[in-house]
Amino acid sequence: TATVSRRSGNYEPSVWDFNFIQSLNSTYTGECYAKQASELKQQVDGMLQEGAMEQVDQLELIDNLQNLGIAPHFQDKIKQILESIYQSNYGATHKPKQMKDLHATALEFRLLRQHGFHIPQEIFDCFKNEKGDFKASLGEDTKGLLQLYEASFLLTEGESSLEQAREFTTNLLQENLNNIDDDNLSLLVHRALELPRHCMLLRANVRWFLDAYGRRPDMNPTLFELAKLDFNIYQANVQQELKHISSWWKETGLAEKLPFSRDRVVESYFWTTGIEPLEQGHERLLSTKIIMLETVLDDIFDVYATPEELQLFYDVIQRWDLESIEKLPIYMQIYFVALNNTVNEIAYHILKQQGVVIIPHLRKSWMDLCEAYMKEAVWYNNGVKPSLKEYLENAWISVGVPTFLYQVYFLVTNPIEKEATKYLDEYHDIIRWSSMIARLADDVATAGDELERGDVPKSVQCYMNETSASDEEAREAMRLLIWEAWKKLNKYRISSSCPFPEVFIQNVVNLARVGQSIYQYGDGYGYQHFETKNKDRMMSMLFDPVA
Ligand SMILES: CC1(C)[C@@H]2CC[C@@]1(C)[C@@H](OP(=O)([O-])OP(=O)([O-])[O-])C2
Ligand SMILES: [Mg+2]
Ligand SMILES: [Mg+2]
Ligand SMILES: [Mg+2]
Repeated sequence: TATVSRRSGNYEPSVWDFNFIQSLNSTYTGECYAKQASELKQQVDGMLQEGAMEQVDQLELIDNLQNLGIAPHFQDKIKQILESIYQSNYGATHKPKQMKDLHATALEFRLLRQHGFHIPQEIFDCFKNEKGDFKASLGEDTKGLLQLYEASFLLTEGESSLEQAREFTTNLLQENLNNIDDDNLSLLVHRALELPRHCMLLRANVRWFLDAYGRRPDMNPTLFELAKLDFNIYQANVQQELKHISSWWKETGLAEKLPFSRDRVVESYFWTTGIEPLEQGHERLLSTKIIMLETVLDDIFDVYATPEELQLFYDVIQRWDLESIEKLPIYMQIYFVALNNTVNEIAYHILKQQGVVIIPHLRKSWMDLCEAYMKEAVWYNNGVKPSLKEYLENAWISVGVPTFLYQVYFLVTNPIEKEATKYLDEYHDIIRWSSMIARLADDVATAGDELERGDVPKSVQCYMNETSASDEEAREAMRLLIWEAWKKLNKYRISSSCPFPEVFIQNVVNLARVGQSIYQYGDGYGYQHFETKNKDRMMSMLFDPVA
């Protein structure tokens, strides 16, 4: 047969191979550390009890617990405290309190909204002058400006005052960036301007916050000890999970049989580090398998398969026809059986746990993904340049996040609510906007390499084709679209009209944060060798214990 010309993604073998992962070990799996941690938790629990604390001190403590990654241990207390603050400041019997301190007001606004309380943007009006602009004098209060900046990213559509706050604080913080005398504050401002707290994946930043917290003069030693210990115990657990995933991956033989695809165990696992609750390790393993199978499928469609092979493959998958796979090339046969195995494994896990059969749902989520992948492949093979609108309508699905979140719903929701599956099947807006954020972040980071090797025009290129924008201007335009998508996503955080349980909503919002985090420093997924910042963060998050 004539040799078929195939593209290549030039993906290098992983820097963290099977032997490296299997060799990981941490002393923090020991019982003594768990015991030490529970003693420290008791003490921190006591700190949350004290009614004597000023509201702002309670909020600061909650903010620190969250940033240090240990808030999940105190979930109920935190909810109680926020509930009582909400009631006393916004409830039916609230006493109108003219709180003048910007830092405290913005911190309260952000934490309450983040936990689903709808706090009106008007609480910031007292910081504006008669013309309705934020007072210039706020420029001296960098600490307050930073909090207002962070709070402004919880805005929803139409909240122009928060939009105004975001522009006001971004400009002032950028201007003052190099003359903030407090080193810790300066570090926090630099970090926040890179990616606001609301949009970053907490787990990927705990290590950074730990180091920053340890340098603070007002650092609480008990909190710091617990946070460091908890981080190391979390890391020890992560390493066990990585070993399981790495063994499964080796056993599938997909990296060996389909060597053109990305072999990225650690990065795929990173996509699932936003999955909560933390204890659901088995669900995180199953979720990582979904990401790894999506990656191989993406490379089959984007890089390796010929149009003829794709047509055969697409037909088999749309019918999920295991009887007719012989007509596929062997690499597709191997992939499809591996995919079917994982679909059945996930379905079996839910059947055992809840007595519900979800195989048709899971298959549908993969069929939808192949539909979106096929559309891009047809565009590419026919030299079609879609409009930005046409491209994005398909690309929020082809980024693989709806297929992923669809299955995460079943993995984290118990009991599964029957009527919710209807909203899942339609990919409810909350899934759409989270996926859109991941897609836009992915394109800004990966489109350059993809276009070089040959791929469908991505959002950046579609925008350039439609306007006279430069590459950089197009990327900036995509970043603005990300903020627009966040406004839509934020709305569901504080509205009761969302038909999903809180635990799933939290996972959906976290996935958008994963998307922004993994692509924060370029393509943190495909090209490990060049994106050292990403690699360093993975190492400090997953492999290097904190002293
Ligand atoms: C898990 C994923 C989000 C999905 C499969 C691998 C990804 C990291 C991403 O990879 P990419 O090749 O950039 O996707 P696309 O641009 O071809 O859609 C798409
Ligand atoms: Mg791709
Ligand atoms: Mg693709
Ligand atoms: Mg991409």
